[in-house]
Amino acid sequence: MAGSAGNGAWSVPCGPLVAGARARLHCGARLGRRKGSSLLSVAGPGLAIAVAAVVLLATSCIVLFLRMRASRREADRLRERERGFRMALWASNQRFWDFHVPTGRLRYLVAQHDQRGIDHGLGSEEADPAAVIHPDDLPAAVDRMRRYVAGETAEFSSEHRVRADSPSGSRGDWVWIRARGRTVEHQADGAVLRVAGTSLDIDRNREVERENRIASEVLRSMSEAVAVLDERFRFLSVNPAFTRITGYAAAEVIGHGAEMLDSLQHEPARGRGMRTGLEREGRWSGELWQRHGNGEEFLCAIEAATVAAGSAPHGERMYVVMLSDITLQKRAEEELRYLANFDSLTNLPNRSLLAERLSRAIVRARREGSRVAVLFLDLDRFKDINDSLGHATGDRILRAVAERLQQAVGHDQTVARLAGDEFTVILADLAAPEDAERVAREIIMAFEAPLLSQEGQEVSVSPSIGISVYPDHAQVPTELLKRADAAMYQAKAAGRRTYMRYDDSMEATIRRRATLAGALHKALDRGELHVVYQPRQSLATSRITGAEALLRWSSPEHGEIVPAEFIPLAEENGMILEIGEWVLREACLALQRWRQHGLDGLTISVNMSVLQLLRGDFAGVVRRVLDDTGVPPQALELELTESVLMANAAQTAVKLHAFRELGVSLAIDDFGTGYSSLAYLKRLPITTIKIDQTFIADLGHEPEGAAITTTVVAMAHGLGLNVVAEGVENQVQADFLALHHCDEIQGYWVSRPLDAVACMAFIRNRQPPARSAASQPASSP
Ligand SMILES: Nc1nc2c(ncn2[C@@H]2O[C@@H]3COP(=O)(O)O[C@H]4[C@@H](O)[C@H](n5cnc6c(=O)[nH]c(N)nc65)O[C@@H]4COP(=O)(O)O[C@H]3[C@H]2O)c(=O)[nH]1
Repeated sequence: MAGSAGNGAWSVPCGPLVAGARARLHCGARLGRRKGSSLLSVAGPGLAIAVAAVVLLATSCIVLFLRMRASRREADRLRERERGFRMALWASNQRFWDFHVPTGRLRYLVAQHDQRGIDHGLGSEEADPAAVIHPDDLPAAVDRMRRYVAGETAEFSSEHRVRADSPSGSRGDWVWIRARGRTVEHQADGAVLRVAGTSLDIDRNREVERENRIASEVLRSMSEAVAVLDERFRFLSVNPAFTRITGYAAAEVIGHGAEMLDSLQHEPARGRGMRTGLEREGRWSGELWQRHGNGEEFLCAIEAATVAAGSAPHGERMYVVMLSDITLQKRAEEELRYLANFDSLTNLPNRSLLAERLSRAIVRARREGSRVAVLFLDLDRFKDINDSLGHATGDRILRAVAERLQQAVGHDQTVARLAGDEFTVILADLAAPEDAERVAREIIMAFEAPLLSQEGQEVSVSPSIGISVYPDHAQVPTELLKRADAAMYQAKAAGRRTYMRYDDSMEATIRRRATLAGALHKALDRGELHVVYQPRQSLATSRITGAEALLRWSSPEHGEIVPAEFIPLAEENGMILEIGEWVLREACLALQRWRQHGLDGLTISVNMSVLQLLRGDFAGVVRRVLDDTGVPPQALELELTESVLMANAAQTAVKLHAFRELGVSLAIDDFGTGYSSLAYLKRLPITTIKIDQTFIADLGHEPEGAAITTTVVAMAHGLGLNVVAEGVENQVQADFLALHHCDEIQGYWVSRPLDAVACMAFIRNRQPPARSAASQPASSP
């Protein structure tokens, strides 16, 4: 065991050397004596004695001289050897030690210097291993020596800490050494007497080794792939993450060129860009697609740097490349970008991307002096479709609408979905505003063919379109959108399935809508609402069969407001539920009063909004109102617009059956404007069909109106349904309807809507009928 701390003398290696020199000197002396005895044998006794004495003296002097010279030379040689030995020890940074097994003493061989620094050769110093070896390392070191002495190991070898040369030295109190040794002397019984060897200060090495170990541990545990490349971009080494990320084991890549990972997605020049960057700048970073061992491509963020030539083992240039797989991260980023910019239902741009594209189109139009049109589309009655068919079908329809819209305007124009059933089209680089109207017409035509929903059900939707144009109507995207929206509302008010170009008067309309929506909230409490009744007449008997309850709003601030204006507002804000119940109760109370005045056999019809049908328990409300007012259920008819009832027969039928079970009749209002077929109606518990007044208005002018009317009457009768014609305004229409066996008529020709008292008077006046209906004009206009 050894250390660098001790000072002391060492005798083991010099002994044999000194002994050898002495042996040679003795041998020289013996030779001299043999030469002297041959001279004495040839001289006389006196002379001979004198000569002999002289010779002896001379010989002695020579011998002495020779001895001294030999001894001096031997000493020089020894000094030289010792110096060489010391030099060798110094050069190898090793210390020599000698361990005496029986005593457990340790001796060090060290260079000796006096106070003036003069070198006095090698010396030895004895030490107690327990005093020089670090207490933590001592047991292991002792054990290693024990195992060596016992013959369990071929060599003694140990790494441990020993006291440093200088306790106050900057390297601290302890230094790491690596000691190696072998047996140099055995005892008589063959047991090991002495073990000697060298110790090497590895404190610095150990630090470097530790750093290397940490560095390689860091490399091993890194989640990024790290590869070291040689000057020709061939792999020298890779870490485990490299294998994980690229799918290549170290053995598969080492010695191969880095281009084996090059993706087919990039031009070769892109890969070369990294190399050029590295060669020129010493570092490169960027993103590259790489090819995985399994052939799949993955996106990598790459950081590469040149290792300074001095740091490389043989002075050649090397590169360290760090790759992280960012495919998922990129995908997530793209998804986020997609979510931020696109509508996930239709895959169309959303409001934010629309605003961005519109801004860009405006900037370009300003530069080029062209126009940009914004088409704001809203699907007619889509809310009803959605509510009646269910949201899943509604979503499918919206997807189909998106596709058809994009097809109609072409893929080079932006079609966006803003919300619900609101779509927007940007028509960039327009030469004239009329071009926008042409596109709007094409869109409306494109929706003439029904959309096919997934269940194979045909559903028709139509858009109402508002148009605004830059720079004619507004300069900025938000204003353009607002104005196109205003124009769209006007298109709806104008009867739907049409388009309108913005004009300044529309602003006033929008403001009025907002004002009315606010006022409507208070209208019921303030008693501004009232119900009027429009009588219905049988064509066969001319009797008044009943009346339809129609809501009116007389606002002190806004005057008379027609239902077409405020009912949609009430539906939008949900007030229709409260208002509808109030109308129902008013109508039933009116009918009950008429009945109390002897007018029997009458039916009162009340309009029911889709919200009332689908939300809450309207059947329960109806039952309560009937109970409260005493009106028999068969005297009540609920009218639903055709769009409410369309398509999803099963869902709607369940709801409607609840009313039929109460004994209440159900009528389809505005029949012919919607999407249903008569055959489909078979599935619904309907009792009456009301032909829309637009077809009645056509009677006498348009053959289409007559054809539709007669067909509807015939088919409805085939289904056992009662048919009422709405909006009958003249005798021609009444005659036509009578001729074609329509059951009842309603319209100005019979009577305008009247208040409850006037209506009762009207009915009483008309009962019992005196003449045939076809020749009886309306008594009140
Ligand atoms: N040109 C013309 N029009 C005629 C003629 N005869 C009647 N009308 C009008 O036609 C509409 C018939 O009502 P509707 O189809 O149920 O259509 C109604 C109905 O859908 C809705 N509505 C009215 N009151 C209520 C209500 O209490 N609840 C709900 N949910 N909707 C209502 O408002 C719509 C419009 O109602 P009104 O403005 O009262 O308009 C009424 C009526 O005044 C005629 O000979 N010629």
